[in-house]
Amino acid sequence: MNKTGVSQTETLSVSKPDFIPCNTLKNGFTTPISVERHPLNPEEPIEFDILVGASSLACFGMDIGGTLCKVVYFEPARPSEDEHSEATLWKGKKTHKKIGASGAESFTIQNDVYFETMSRSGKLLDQLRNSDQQSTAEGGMHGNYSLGCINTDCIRTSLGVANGELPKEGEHSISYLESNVCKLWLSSHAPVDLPGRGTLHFKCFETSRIEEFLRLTREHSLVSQGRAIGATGGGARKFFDRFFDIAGLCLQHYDELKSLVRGIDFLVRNAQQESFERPTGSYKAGRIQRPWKSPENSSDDDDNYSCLRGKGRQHAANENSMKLHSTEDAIGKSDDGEKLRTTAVPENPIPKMDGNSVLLDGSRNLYPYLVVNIGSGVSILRVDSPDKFQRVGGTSLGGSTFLGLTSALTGCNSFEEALNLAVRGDSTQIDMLVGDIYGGDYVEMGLAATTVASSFGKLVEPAKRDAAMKTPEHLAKAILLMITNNIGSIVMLHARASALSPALSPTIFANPRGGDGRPDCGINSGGQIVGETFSDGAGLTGGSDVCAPAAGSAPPAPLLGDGDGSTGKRSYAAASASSFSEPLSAAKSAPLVALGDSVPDAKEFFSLRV
Ligand SMILES: Nc1ncnc2c1ncn2[C@@H]1O[C@H](COP(=O)(O)OP(=O)(O)O)[C@@H](O)[C@H]1O
Ligand SMILES: CC(C)(COP(=O)(O)O)[C@@H](O)C(=O)NCCC(=O)O
Repeated sequence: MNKTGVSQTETLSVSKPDFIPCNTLKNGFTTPISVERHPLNPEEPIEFDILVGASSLACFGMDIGGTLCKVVYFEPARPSEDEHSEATLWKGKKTHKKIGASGAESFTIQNDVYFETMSRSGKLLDQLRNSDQQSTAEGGMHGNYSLGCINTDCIRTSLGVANGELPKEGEHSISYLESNVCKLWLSSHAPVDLPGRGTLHFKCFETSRIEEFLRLTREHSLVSQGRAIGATGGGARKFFDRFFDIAGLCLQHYDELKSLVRGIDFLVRNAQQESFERPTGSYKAGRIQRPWKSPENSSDDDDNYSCLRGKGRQHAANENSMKLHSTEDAIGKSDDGEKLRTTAVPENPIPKMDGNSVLLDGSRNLYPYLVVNIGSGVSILRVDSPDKFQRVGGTSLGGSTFLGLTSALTGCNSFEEALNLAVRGDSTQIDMLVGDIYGGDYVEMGLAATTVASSFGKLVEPAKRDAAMKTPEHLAKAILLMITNNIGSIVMLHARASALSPALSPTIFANPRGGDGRPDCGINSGGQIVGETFSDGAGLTGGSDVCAPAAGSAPPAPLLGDGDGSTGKRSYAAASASSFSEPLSAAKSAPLVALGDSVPDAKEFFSLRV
């Protein structure tokens, strides 16, 4: 028997569904949060309508990657007392209603999608304990699926803030929840409040703890059993059986790279303020942020944009930002005490700029472009249209290479620690530079003395190796530089192969929002875009995503980022076949060295998911 008094065998006495490797459920049912294609229009605000029709329980999606498991859930606004008595139905017609001892209501919807609405008046854990799980099993299975829902009250309670009445002490394991669920989350974005709609939450934990997550999920009924949860990433396939065996949950698998491309497309079309561009010229010139604009929609405020070039653009950008009503989002506190971001619909998508940001003209054609998704490993995709892309390459030297190598060499215990080490490091103590070999620039080949000739090359000397082992910060910095250089080089080659561009400026672009911990917009989890990842974030998609325009798209592609690629600050990198005209050799080394030379940038570069 579990803590709810329902026998586990009883609740799991349903047949395990088959893995469904497609975007449509067996019965043709699709999750309600879906993205309509909209014409590219920079004036169009974020399409909040995607959330219309969400159930009265939170919608729940996951990206189960090789390293991090990103979780996004949407908690609809609480219904008023009136609404509360009439359970919110999402789709279909109520054909059966059952009210359990707890007041939890269960419905079977005409289209056979089982639905359940929990009372939200408090006494949450009582409800969980008494909820009619047998009914859940009956309604939720037998070949039917419903959108995965998570009881966010429970999560919130577990986070230490009860909404409504606290459960009676000792009755249920609030302390257990606090000490376990809380600890599970590795990090978290501030929730995003969509006024009148609800709140989006972004969490993540280490994929290696997936079984722990599943046990907690089951023990505390965080997600109703028998539900299908939209999930992407390799883990959605690998752990398909474990989800069912441990937690009684069905995963509806969505391809991660398809989801990623879809998410980027969503951002570009619906959240221009989430598209960024790296300026040509020195990486030290500061971050450049410009909402991407399609050519057909660029005329109206081109002047507006062009006046933002050169001196005074910052002023103009700030002036523009004054026109927004709450575009610089109101930051408040959510019930669970986390910083809450209220996302208002801007009158004008131009965001307020921070000190280093400038706004560029954005009359560009987006396609084709490259996406470089830096997760555990790195995938490079060529995107030709919203519906057409191919994986053109990748590299095994990715985000987890940085983390794994740094941990092994320095003994650090977390990603944050690794980055903090790198911030303080000097990679020239570790790397062999062109200058170490040539005594200066290798002018004929366009190689500057400061270009890394051989990563970790100095450690061939035993004395230097011994010294290096005592300076973990130098090691961390050299690892970061090596990996980002490598990614940049490979990206440039792919961009060149795809773009046939004579000159290329791979530009690593990270965390355009400046690490303020605000979440990304356009989270794409379980193939369903629910708002702001994965990074990471929903995006929850990959850690850092790199975009570069491919063939024939002369101008830089937008950088699509959330600050998190789902962590407090998901970061994105961009390699753009822009208007650079440097010799290839220079183009090759400059931006790569630049990334590593600018530790904050490098840090942001790898600041991924929640
Ligand atoms: N808090 C964190 N813990 C671990 N890795 C993190 C964290 N924040 C960012 N990262 C970086 O993100 C990478 C994982 O990126 P992600 O896109 O989630 O990959 P995957 O989907 O394969 O798990 C890690 O290898 C690491 O470099
Ligand atoms: C296998 C993956 C698609 C998984 O994605 P991830 O979880 O790393 O985001 C990715 O790690 C990858 O593309 N690795 C590089 C494989 C290669 O050498 O091309």
